[in-house]
Order: sequence, then structure tokens, then C-alpha cells
Amino acid sequence: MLSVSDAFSITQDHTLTLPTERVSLDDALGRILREPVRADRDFPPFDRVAMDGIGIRYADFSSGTLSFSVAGMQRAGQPQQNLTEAGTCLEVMTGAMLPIGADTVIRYEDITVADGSATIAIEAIQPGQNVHHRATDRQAGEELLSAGTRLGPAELAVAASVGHITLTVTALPRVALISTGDELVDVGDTPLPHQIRRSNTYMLRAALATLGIRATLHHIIDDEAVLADRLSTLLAENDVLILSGGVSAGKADFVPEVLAGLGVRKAFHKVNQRPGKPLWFGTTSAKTVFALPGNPVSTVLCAHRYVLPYLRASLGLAPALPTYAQLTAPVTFRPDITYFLPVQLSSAPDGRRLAQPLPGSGSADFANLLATSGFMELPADRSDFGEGEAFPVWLSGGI
Ligand SMILES: Nc1nc2c(c(=O)[nH]1)N[C@H]1C(S)=C(S)[C@@H](COP(=O)(O)OP(=O)(O)OC[C@H]3O[C@@H](n4cnc5c(N)ncnc54)[C@H](O)[C@@H]3O)O[C@H]1N2
Ligand code: MOO
Ligand SMILES: [Mg+2]
Repeated sequence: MLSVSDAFSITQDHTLTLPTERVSLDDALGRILREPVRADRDFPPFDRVAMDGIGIRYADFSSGTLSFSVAGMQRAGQPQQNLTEAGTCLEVMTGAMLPIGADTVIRYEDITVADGSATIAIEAIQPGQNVHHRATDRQAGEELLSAGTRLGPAELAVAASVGHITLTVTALPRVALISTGDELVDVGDTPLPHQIRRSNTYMLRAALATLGIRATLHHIIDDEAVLADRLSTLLAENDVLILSGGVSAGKADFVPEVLAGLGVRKAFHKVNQRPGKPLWFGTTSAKTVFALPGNPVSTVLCAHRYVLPYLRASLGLAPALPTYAQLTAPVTFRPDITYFLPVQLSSAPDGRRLAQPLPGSGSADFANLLATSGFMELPADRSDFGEGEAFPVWLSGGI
């Protein structure tokens, strides 16, 4: 059976080629930048006063002047003024241009002001102190944000500061999330004894929202003709279909057959892993279909191990690497299958990352996911995993 790493590689070989679009700064949060953003001027663009106080010529101080007559005020937002006469100073405010002729700023806390004169009340003054010099942070033309960056609050602040009203970003894929199963009712309905409310597509929608993707939700009953009809429409309208359920060995598991009938080429069906063994993946020339096993823990694992990395790569985003953590207790798992063990992460006072096993009661136990930070990937060719041993953890918890 296909290994986890081979299955992962196959999905990554079929990532989407998404176009770019221009969006306004207001709509850019969470989007993936596709153009470099450069400094349009130096950062800071002028010698900038960094403290409220007075601006002086250091040479005056070093030649013995301690009292300076206040010749005026340079506030932030005012054009640059001149400090002309020796022995004088200008009051200067944080964010103002340093006046021409001044080179050093002394804080109000370090002077006394009386009768139009400011007298220095401290011993030591460094030349150039409290001045944030032009271009010390970044130079005009320097690349501030590179293509492939996800735009968060800090990135948007930088883009705003260099005048980007709009930004070129990766267009979002159209994604449909499709639950299948006669036993599933909607969240607002009261299930009959043989029914349950559907939850997988809500989980998937939230997981995709972390990438800024707004997927649509659909439900299809276990009927081959209905499935074929609805999936054909959804394939035409979307770039990616993500199904949940109907991919295993049951008599109502029609999904693989129906997809094949619609011309979706199977790239693989079944991966040597638990949970999530019946995972199905296929493509057409321009569309991708992930059919995830219906058990909720399997759906979560497959979403975080395959689907989100696939979408990240398609968006042009660097892969989210697993975090490594040490087991807090030994684990034994005999089958020659990659075991994705639910774990809760914490950190030890000495800085180690710890993973407490939370095996739960199997892949239908989705309440167990509430305490789960992620899935520890335990290799197929081993059975005993010792306390303190470190393995990769694919994060799935939180937002
Ligand atoms: N004879 C075999 N039986 C099963 C095998 C196998 O290899 N041989 N594999 C098992 C594994 S592993 C899994 S995982 C499941 C996968 O089943 P399906 O993908 O066919 O999913 P369903 O049969 O439709 O449902 C399974 C289970 O999940 C619940 N479910 C489905 N969708 C949702 C949803 N949207 N929200 C909440 N819960 C959902 C469904 O009610 C079932 O309880 O098959 C094993 N069987
Ligand atoms: O994906 Mo299944 O656990 O392995 O339920
Ligand atoms: Mg089934």
C-alpha cells in the first residue's frame, strides 16, 4: 500500500496553478502576496527625532555650553527648520524632522526649562543621541515583502507605509466541501435514533478559512445517480472538491466509482496509515478531488496532512513544517502502518516540547480532538516508541 510520503508527494505533484488578482489593502489580510513590495523611500525617510525634548548642536555642548536659549519649536508634521545660532536650541517632538544644524536630542526629563532657556541637568550626553537616522532601518528600493508572503497585520502596515492601495495576490481557489451519507442531518435538525448531525464539512470549512479560503458546503445522499449528478455540477463549478465519507468498503461507499465515471483520474486510493487509510485522491486536467474517509478523526488528519499542505502549495505559500516533540510516555503500535497518534503539546521549563499521547477511542472519537494539538507521525517500520523520543507533530488544533 502507498506510504504516507509517497501519497503526500503525489498530491504535491498536482498542485493548482492559480492566477493572480489585485485586491485593495482592506481586503488583503490573509492573502498571499505575488509581487515584491519595496521601500518607496528610506526608512525612516529623514533624520527623525526619537524623544520629546530639545535639539542641539553637540559641538556647543562639548565646548562647554550647558544652557541653550530656546529659539523655537520643531513639531512632527512641520517642514524642517534651521538651528542657526550657536548656543541655541529648538524644542523638538518625537517624529519630527531633526532641524538642520542640530545633531543631538536631549529629553525633557534631562533638562530644566526656565526664562526661555533650557539647561542640561545630566552629565553624559552622546553625540547623535535620540536621533533615528535616515535609512538606518531600510533603504529606498529595498525589498520589504517578497512574493509568497502571507499578509498579516505587520505586512499590511508595511504595505500601507509604502503607498500600496492595492496588492497583487494569488486568486483563491473555488473549493466545495461535500459530506456524503444517508445517516447525516444538518446542524439545525434533531437527529432520529439512526442519524447523526454532520460535522466534518464544518471542520473543513474552518480549517480552510485559516488559509483565507471560503469554501461552500454541500451534502449528498448515498445514491449513485444523485452523487453523479451533483458531483458533475460541482466539478464544473469548482477547482477543488473535498468529499467526506463513502470511500471505504461499505455497500453505500460509491464515491470512488462515481468519480471515475465522471472522468476524475484516480491518483491513489488507500494509504498505509491510521487513521485515514481509505483516502482517495484524483484529478482532471484542471480540477482536483480529495475524497476523505468519513470518520471524523480521519477527516481531520487527512485535512492537515494532505489537503491544507496541498492548498498552501497551490497558493504559493511555503510549507507548514511539523513541529518536533518528545513523547511523555512510551507508545506501542504493532501494525506496519504509519500511526498518527493524537497528542497534546506542552513545553517543559528547560525548553523541550513535550507530546502527551491522547490515543482516544479511535477515528470516530472526535470529542478527543478537543484536547489534541496535533498528530504525531510514528513510522510504519517500528512498533515501540520510547518516552523522550522525538517525532514530527502535524498541528491540527486551535486557530
Ligand atoms: N470492511 C472495511 N470497513 C472499513 C474500512 C475497511 O478498510 N474495510 N475502513 C474503515 C476506515 S479506516 C474508515 S476511516 C471508514 C471510512 O469510511 P467512509 O469513508 O466510507 O465513510 P462512511 O462510511 O460514509 O462513514 C464512516 C463514519 O463516519 C461518519 N461520517 C461520515 N461523514 C460524516 C460527517 N460529515 N460528519 C460526521 N460524521 C461523518 C459516518 O456517520 C460513519 O460513522 O470506514 C471503515 N470501514
Ligand atoms: O481512517 Mo479509519 O480510522 O483509519 O477510521
Ligand atoms: Mg463507509
